Amino acid sequence: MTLQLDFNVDRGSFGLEARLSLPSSGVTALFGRSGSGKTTLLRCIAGLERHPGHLSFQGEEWQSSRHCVPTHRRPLGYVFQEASLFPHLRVAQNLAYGFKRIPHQQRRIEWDEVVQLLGLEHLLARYPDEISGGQRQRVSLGRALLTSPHLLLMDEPLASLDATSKEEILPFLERLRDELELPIIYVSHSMEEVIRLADHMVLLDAGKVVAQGSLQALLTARELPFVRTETSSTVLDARVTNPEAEDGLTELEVAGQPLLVTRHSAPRGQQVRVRIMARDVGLALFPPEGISFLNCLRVTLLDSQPGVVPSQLLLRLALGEQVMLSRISRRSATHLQLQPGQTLYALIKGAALN
Ligand SMILES: Nc1ncnc2c1ncn2[C@@H]1O[C@H](COP(=O)(O)OP(=O)(O)OP(=O)(O)O)[C@@H](O)[C@H]1O
Repeated sequence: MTLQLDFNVDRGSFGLEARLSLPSSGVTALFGRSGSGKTTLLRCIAGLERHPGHLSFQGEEWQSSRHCVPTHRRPLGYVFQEASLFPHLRVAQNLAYGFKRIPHQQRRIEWDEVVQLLGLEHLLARYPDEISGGQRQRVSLGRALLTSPHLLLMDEPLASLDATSKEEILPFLERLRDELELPIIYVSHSMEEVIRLADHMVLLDAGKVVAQGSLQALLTARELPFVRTETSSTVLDARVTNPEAEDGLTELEVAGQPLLVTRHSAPRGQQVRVRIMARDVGLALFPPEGISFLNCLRVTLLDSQPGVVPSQLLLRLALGEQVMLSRISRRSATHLQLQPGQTLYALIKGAALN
């Protein structure tokens, strides 16, 4: 565990109690509704707010009852909701702002790497008011990365962008996650973003940590609200076995079984994540023939619980070590006489997966 924290914030009407050990790699999402304390926790980690507590990062103490390392001495990058670029400086000069202050021997990320990773080549000579909101946010991210942080904190970096700009920037964030060995703490109240980006999740509610763990574990946990939403889904870890399968498909492997999805750009052998919506998963007692579903995965029924509406059930299915969800009608479950422990065949449309 890389980041150990224990904070107690008392603002009278709002209190935050957080004791966490966060992992040393990947993206950890701080998720929760508005006012649950996500930004407060992030600011405590950055040292932008001082509250009683303890914080250490990779064995180095950043805050204790005796001392507090000031923000500018913590090796972290911070990306805010709104890009805060210097309006009178060109993009290249904005990027150079932090970069120049980091001595050569301490640089972990090089200029060209950041410019290429974030697709900034053609923007370098422009001023901030000559580029779009999404592009400005990419420059902010580039500027944070060029300070060679050991930890990147992002506070709803897409919140001020429209849907098109969000879609434009998300692939860059995915590349950042996949290509840099940099732990990221990502604040969001958008489940779509969390599902695209996060490996781990901390769920906050009214200043309390309700749950924490891998994204898949939290999305499929019986006791958490995620399984009972219209868009309940899971994210499976898969590996590309044939990037260019016939008919414009890509073949993946999940728990030793093939899974066909819409054509993916990832190369053979790469680990990828596949989101499967509970409502897209049907069930059969035997592998069926003569149907249009491309995917038929052998699974074991773990348990069932009431769905979002009385006519439906939400089932949890084991696929090797992973768990996926299926939402079916109560009538189908009765008809199939489903029992925990039973082997079933999960039917998923290839067209539903990308
Ligand atoms: N500087 C401040 N002084 C007093 N109260 C504050 C301050 N900043 C935030 N709060 C309050 O603390 C609580 C937690 O705020 P915080 O911004 O951490 O929540 P959040 O989960 O990040 O919300 P959002 O998703 O809306 O950004 C809220 O009730 C908020 O009104």
